[in-house]
Amino acid sequence: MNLAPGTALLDKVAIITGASEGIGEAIARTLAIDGGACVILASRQISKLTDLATRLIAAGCPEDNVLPVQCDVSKLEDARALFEKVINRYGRVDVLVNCAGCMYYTLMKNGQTEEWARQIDVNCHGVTNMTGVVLNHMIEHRRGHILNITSDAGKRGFAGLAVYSGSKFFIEGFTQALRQEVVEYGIRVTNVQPGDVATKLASRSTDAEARTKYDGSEAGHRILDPEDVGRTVLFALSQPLHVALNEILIEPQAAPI
Ligand SMILES: NC(=O)C1=CN([C@@H]2O[C@H](COP(=O)(O)OP(=O)(O)OC[C@H]3O[C@@H](n4cnc5c(N)ncnc54)[C@H](OP(=O)(O)O)[C@@H]3O)[C@@H](O)[C@H]2O)C=CC1
Ligand SMILES: CC(=O)[C@H](N)C(=O)O
Repeated sequence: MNLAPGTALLDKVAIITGASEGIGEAIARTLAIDGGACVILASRQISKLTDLATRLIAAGCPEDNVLPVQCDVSKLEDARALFEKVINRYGRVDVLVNCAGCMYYTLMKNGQTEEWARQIDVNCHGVTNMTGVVLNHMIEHRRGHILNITSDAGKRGFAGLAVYSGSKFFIEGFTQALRQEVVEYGIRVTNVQPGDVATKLASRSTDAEARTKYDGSEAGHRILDPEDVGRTVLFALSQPLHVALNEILIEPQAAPI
């Protein structure tokens, strides 16, 4: 591809959930700075989103191209309110990146039911809520790209991550079906499936037994940086309209599944 830096997504309006840190923050930065997109930064912690917006503007992103919005993706009313804000400000949505997610290492025998439920709420309901609120708009305009950050745990179940793996398998099945439903409207649906990425995701686990036994992300090999996923997302979103990158498995070279 022969695109000048900063123009691949010029004039595109992209919602990025989970943008307050980690992979979502890197995606937002890449789409805004390297892609030239208008980015809507969505997550629960509005102070982190406004801080990121300030940093993006300092890095050269036009002020009008960034909008931080507080949104808990597991709540349908929040997803609806986010969509309304974006339509009021920009009049359209071209791209939805579903990145918000949570993961807890836990052994099923330890019965951490609250963490099971939270993973399903955010990883599954979050994706259906957000997809649901943008879909009819994309259908009406016969354009759009929905990109989900799933995981290599959506391709094989990982011990210590039974509910998390199940939640990512859910997104994979959901996506395969959705893609068939929207093909006639010119809408593309991509799943980016990362292996271990250097973020705080795993550190939120409270089941020490499970993490000690199964978290291999600190095994000594080099894992991915969030920016590696950011570049991959920009690549997928920058393809010509007749090209669909439906799945991208991106893993540390040292740790294939
Ligand atoms: N790190 C890794 O190794 C891998 C991560 N992934 C996936 O990437 C995605 C991002 O993970 P990562 O960046 O590592 O994790 P982080 O914990 O660093 O970031 C998680 C992000 O999700 C947001 N979030 C959590 N719950 C909600 C919610 N209810 N509503 C809206 N936003 C929410 C958080 O923002 P806030 O707290 O402000 O709401 C934060 O921005 C997840 O879907 C994860 O499954 C996939 C493969 C590998
Ligand atoms: C299976 C994994 O641990 C992966 N790094 C993820 O966080 O999804």
